[in-house]
Amino acid sequence: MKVGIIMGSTSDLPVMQKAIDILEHLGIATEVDIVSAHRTPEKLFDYGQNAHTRGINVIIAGAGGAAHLPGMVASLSPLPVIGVPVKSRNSIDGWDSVLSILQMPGGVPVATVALDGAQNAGILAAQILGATNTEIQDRIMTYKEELKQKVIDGAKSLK
Ligand SMILES: Nc1c(C(=O)O)ncn1[C@@H]1O[C@H](COP(=O)(O)O)[C@@H](O)[C@H]1O
Repeated sequence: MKVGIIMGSTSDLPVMQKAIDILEHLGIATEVDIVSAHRTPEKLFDYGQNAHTRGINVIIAGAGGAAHLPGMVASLSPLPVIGVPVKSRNSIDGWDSVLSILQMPGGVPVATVALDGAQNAGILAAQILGATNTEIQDRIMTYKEELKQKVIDGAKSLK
């Protein structure tokens, strides 16, 4: 089982690294690449049409500004696509990225996470894989326990 992580530019990597890190923490293999609907359209078509034939089960696509990448990949691929709106340098407070990923036309869904929400995109991808894999599901339960423990420990430190 593998998660494909793509982004429109290397400048998105500091944000998208959070998806890579959490999936590594959960023991899930990733394949990371730079693909741009605008700048490398042929590569986008190849990626969208073939990712599922290479053992990829879920795609996480991050992009900023006029973020067409997640939607275009979703239009070409039978795999679930999770979109990460990236607040890139020239963005209009990130709203441009959010709306261009969120507001997909009917029939072509992209599961959109929060602005720069790459960590949640990684967790959601793991949960999709976990729906049919109890080993991955167990790791997600452990992760949730870790989250709970951090809150409990934080509250104890106030006393
Ligand atoms: N939104 C897209 C797409 C696309 O959607 O195909 N390709 C690049 N980009 C975005 O342009 C921003 C600026 O890119 P540069 O930093 O390379 O100028 C990045 O956030 C990238 O995701």
